[in-house]
Amino acid sequence: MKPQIFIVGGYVRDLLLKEEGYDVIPQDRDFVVVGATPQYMVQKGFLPVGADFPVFLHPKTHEEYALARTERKTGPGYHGFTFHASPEVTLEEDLERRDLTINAIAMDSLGRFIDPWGGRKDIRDRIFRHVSSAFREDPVRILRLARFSARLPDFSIAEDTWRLLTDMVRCGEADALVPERVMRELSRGLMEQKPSRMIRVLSRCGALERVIPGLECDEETLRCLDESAQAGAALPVRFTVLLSRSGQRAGSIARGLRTNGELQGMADLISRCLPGVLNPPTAQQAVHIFENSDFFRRPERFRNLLAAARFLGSPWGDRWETASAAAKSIVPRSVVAQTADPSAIPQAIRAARERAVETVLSGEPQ
Ligand SMILES: Nc1ccn([C@@H]2O[C@H](COP(=O)(O)OP(=O)(O)OP(=O)(O)O)[C@@H](O)[C@H]2O)c(=O)n1
Ligand SMILES: [Mg+2]
Repeated sequence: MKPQIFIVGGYVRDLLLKEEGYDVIPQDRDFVVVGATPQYMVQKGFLPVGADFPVFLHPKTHEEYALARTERKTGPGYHGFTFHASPEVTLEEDLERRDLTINAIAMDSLGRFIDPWGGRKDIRDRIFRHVSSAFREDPVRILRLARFSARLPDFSIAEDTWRLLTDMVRCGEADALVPERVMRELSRGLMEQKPSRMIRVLSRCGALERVIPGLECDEETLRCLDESAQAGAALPVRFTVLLSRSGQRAGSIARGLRTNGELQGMADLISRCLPGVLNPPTAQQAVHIFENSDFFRRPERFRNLLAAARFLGSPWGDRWETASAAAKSIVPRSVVAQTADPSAIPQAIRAARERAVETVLSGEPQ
């Protein structure tokens, strides 16, 4: 029989969500090919990619085409994967090994849906439900489900799926997650509409303390986090709000997650500078914080910190803004020109900045 091609996964899900009135734009298309061999794909000009799975890139569109496969886990965590791809694997079998029913709907070239696991009904009923016990085979799915919860806050998680999640965590599956994957899903979840939901889902199934050990996060923090999302804040700001209660531990939490330099920089500022920024500025302390956050060379970090402080409810944002503009108005070169002793230069620049901040702050209403 001639091989058949279907669109599966996120694209089909988002298409159906759009029909339900959700404000989503279907993005990347993932294709599954049934009844083909790797040789057939290569013959047709597809480029083989991925050492682990039989995945190919379309010669022109570069979209991903995967051969229908079933997966079996042979060991704990990540590495014990074997897959079985052959022309005999059916579409239904391929859909069965997928994570959620809403992600296990296929669409053929005529736009007809193949939905053996009731994904469309679950979209209508707004339910996240695992397809089969194969969900267990990939712990990343715990994070994905938490992320989808942040993206679709009016969906709820099926009882059976809760039980499965909790059991997976109890069996140590969440411990097998590598920091890079945690961070990838966490960053995506933080950028969704209601990031608090991601944290709540992880917390309720017991995964949170396994994947972000040391995180202190109360109701108030979660509320502020959602506010930052509503306002469209950037990732470093949302990340700072999330870690804001973790104080001294924020830096090591970020290191544990192997974050990029920008997020690590924010996490390091939490213990050093956030408490200061949550209070009204004084000239001396303000300049100290500007220096400490490298504000004069790279203003974004301080800006992000200040934005986070506002979402955390600080009423002092405008005063900090004024203070930072005043400190920035000092031109180091002109201070240098007026200072005879080179070793006195840093102190002279600092003093000039403090005077400038003092002046604007004393002119402002308290
Ligand atoms: N850990 C995973 C990753 C993916 N999939 C399946 O592979 C599809 C495509 O995966 P991917 O593109 O990573 O995610 P999407 O669901 O498409 O969602 P998004 O692209 O929005 O992340 C998913 O829909 C799902 O059917 C899965 O079952 N388990
Ligand atoms: Mg996708």
